[in-house]
Amino acid sequence: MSTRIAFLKGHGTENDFVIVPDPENVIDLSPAAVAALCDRRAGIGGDGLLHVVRSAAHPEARDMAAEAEWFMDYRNGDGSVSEMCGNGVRVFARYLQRVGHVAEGDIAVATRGGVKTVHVAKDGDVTVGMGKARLPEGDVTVSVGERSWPARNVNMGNPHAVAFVDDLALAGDLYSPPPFSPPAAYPEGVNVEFVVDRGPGHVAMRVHERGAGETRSCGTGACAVAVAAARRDGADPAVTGTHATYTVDVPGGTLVITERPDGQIEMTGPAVIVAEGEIDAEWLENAIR
Ligand SMILES: N[C@@H](CCC[C@H](N)C(=O)O)C(=O)O
Repeated sequence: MSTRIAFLKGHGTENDFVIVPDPENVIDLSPAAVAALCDRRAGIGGDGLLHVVRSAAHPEARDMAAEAEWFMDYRNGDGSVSEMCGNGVRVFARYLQRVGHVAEGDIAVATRGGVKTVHVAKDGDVTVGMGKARLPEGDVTVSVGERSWPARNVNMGNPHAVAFVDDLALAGDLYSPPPFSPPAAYPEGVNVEFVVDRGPGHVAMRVHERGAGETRSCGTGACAVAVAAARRDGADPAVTGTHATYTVDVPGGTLVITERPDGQIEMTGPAVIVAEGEIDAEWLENAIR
């Protein structure tokens, strides 16, 4: 009988992830293996993969081990690496709490974007402290077909271009990454959010995620949208001295984002584990040949 690799499947506002627990970092998760696992027809299926590793066992996280026992080694569905995943880190914390690796309450999770604190209870929504946004200077444009829009460059650990549009349908089918300019704005590629207003402090978005395509949600994207909307609305907390809260509707649900006057951002939303099982290691080996 061939070796089995444990996995779980989870999602946050329908941004879905294959979860691979590997505390001692012994599983060879090459980009091809990640892409095979995330394949929705021939594999398990997911927008991305959460590789669950002890920080002390991962070269990229050893420095954070004193602060955070667990490292979210995040991979996009195409196998590429990303610095951060806002929905992923909430699902990651849900997993740790569910299997008893951590108690309910505030959990520190190491990510490539630094240590994040996630508040997780037995049931209900999960809140993550996302840290501060960076707003690189310079004009950015994104396009779909013949149409272009100015976009706000917002970095949430990973890169985002946020474009306010009149209608979310204008983003088209989003089968391919929306072109952007200037190329130097995003040397590593970008996640692109298209946003419409729904009311005061309330917006809706669609997203094309780098390394995954159009997804039903993006947590870092929703934070980038809230930050861009607050600047556009004259509600920058650093200027007003008060919190700015935005409800962000995504195709897969709703996220609530609050930015404080000190720039710290919190995101709240659901995080659900839906299944667990075993991967046939022989299938995986064949799939990546
Ligand atoms: N879905 C994520 C973001 C995942 C990474 C992104 N595709 C990138 O390449 O930066 C989220 O919830 O933040």
